[in-house]
Amino acid sequence: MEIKEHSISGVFEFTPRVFTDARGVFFESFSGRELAKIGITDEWVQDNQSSSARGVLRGLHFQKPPYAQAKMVRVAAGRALDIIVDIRPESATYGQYLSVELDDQRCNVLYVPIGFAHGFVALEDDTLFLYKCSNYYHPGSEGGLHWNDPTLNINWQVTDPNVSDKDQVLPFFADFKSPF
Ligand SMILES: Cc1cn([C@H]2C[C@H](O)[C@@H](COP(=O)(O)OP(=O)(O)O[C@H]3O[C@@H](C)C(=O)[C@@H](O)[C@H]3O)O2)c(=O)[nH]c1=O
Repeated sequence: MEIKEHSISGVFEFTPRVFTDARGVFFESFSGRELAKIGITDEWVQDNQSSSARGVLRGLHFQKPPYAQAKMVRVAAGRALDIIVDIRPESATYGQYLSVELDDQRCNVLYVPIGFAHGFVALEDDTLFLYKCSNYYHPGSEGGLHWNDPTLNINWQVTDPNVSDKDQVLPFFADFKSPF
């Protein structure tokens, strides 16, 4: 498993060794041992799965403390552009975003620590997005940022994405007070 630390502190990308043989493909999609080697010891309590058509954009979401979630995100089928925004007020990269393409060929996994808003856009039809969360869903603690925020200025690489009504009314960064 290859482990890469990204330019925003605490963010890691894992690329597993993918074994292909006459039957198909095998890889380890999660290894607590590999995470522990770099000091990641979150307890993963919930797995989520969504399927999206090309151009569907979900985000930017987070849960507020004490229900905040770290996430391990990956794509099991298709391709997605994953976006995370650093909303840790004490961070040197507060307000900056990182984009990472996730796909079903490299099978790469992004570790998103607590203190980030998270979203993605599906780059192919039937993109199957899987993620582990370190805390349970708590609807009353949901927070978010507008995907098309002028300050964040995110390059989503897709024109006219398909965004839910709920996500279209998320707040803008200029009016945002981080709960972290
Ligand atoms: C997130 C979530 C939603 N739901 C329900 C609520 C709602 O009726 C339905 C769809 O929810 P949403 O529209 O919020 O789904 P979605 O927009 O896919 O939300 C997800 O977006 C990505 C970017 C994330 O990072 C996730 O943490 C999560 O916020 O599923 C759960 O039951 N459990 C959950 O953990």
